[in-house]
Amino acid sequence: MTAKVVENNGNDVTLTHHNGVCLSSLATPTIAPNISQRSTSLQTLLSNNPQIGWKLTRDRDAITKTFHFVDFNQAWEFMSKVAILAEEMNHHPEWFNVYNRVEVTLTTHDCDGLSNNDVEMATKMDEFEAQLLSA
Ligand SMILES: C[C@H](O)[C@H](O)[C@H]1CNC2=NC(N)=NC(=O)C2=N1
Repeated sequence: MTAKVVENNGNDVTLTHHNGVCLSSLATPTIAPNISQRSTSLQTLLSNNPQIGWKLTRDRDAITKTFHFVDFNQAWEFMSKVAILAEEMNHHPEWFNVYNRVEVTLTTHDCDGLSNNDVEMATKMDEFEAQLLSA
């Protein structure tokens, strides 16, 4: 996504912004948050379907989910897949792992809240989870 920033000398410059679309009303105006898209983008993840299970966090504009795997090895396999994805996307989760449990929080620092990058990463994480648990 790009936001147009006009320099004070009058020349237009285009600010390419982390190629995601901010969904947070907290985002700074220069990156033109697309909050009208917010509910559409989040509705699948936040549905009551227990198979999905993402929730909005209380204290900030973020989503969170706890993944449970068979054992530590599978949890680590999941985290390894996500680590590769994070580097590809240049978008990194906040996470905590103990044995077979991985607690994940996704938000976008550049937006001071959620962006489409979080939606994309959460969706991919759910795909990795399904692949691993059905193996
Ligand atoms: C400098 C680096 O490109 C930026 O900090 C990237 C890296 N990973 C990131 N991850 C997340 N979750 N939010 C960001 O805004 C972000 N920005």
